[in-house]
Amino acid sequence: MTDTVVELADVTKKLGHHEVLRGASIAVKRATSYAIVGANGSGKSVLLRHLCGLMLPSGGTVRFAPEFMGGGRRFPDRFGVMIDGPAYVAGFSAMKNLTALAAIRKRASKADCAKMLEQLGLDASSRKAARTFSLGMKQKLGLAQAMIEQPEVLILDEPFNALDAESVQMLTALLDEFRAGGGTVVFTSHRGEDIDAIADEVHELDGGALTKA
Ligand SMILES: Nc1ncnc2c1ncn2[C@@H]1O[C@H](COP(=O)(O)OP(=O)(O)OP(=O)(O)O)[C@@H](O)[C@H]1O
Repeated sequence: MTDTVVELADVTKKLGHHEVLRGASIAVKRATSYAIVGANGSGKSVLLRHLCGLMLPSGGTVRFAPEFMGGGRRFPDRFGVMIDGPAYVAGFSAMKNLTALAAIRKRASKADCAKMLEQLGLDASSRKAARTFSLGMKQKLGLAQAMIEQPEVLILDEPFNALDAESVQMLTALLDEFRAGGGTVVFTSHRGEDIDAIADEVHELDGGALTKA
């Protein structure tokens, strides 16, 4: 698995009576960006959950490169994840949300948190509660949470959602820089221009299986 970060082989996933994934295979390589496309409800978020260990397959295999596992881990280390929109503490400010998260593993300082927020266009000194944020601001907070610990792999569900044109450019540049530095990105999008801007490979999910476009 030398340059492979995570590999799904013939994965099936049954949720209720519905077989959402049916023979899905993909080898995600280092320093590469992947767009996962497909119709609403085709299973993109479910696929992303398998790619970061948040869901286990009903059949087939999911293998992570050994350096991300070990130490009795159930989830791979060094993955930054945002799936199904941002999740945050509604009563906390952006800074308090990010510092509370960073305090768990102590991989990022307060200064890192402030820098990350400013980089994404959020005011680190604002005391405004996240519940009052616009959709775009909430999205930026979710992205900051995914990126704050300097992960090696980013798993992002619709990262460009709710972002204005300037913010789309900012995120595109950020993700390009991340990949140029050896990072791996797997993201979903319904917007052709975002896919063209950052995807090295496009994989389409249809009928529960992936086809490289
Ligand atoms: N926890 C769950 N339990 C039961 N069914 C689920 C669960 N999670 C997802 N599903 C079902 O799996 C299917 C795929 O959902 P998923 O959210 O992965 O689609 P998607 O491709 O990301 O859609 P969209 O483009 O609308 O975001 C849907 O039919 C959904 O109802």
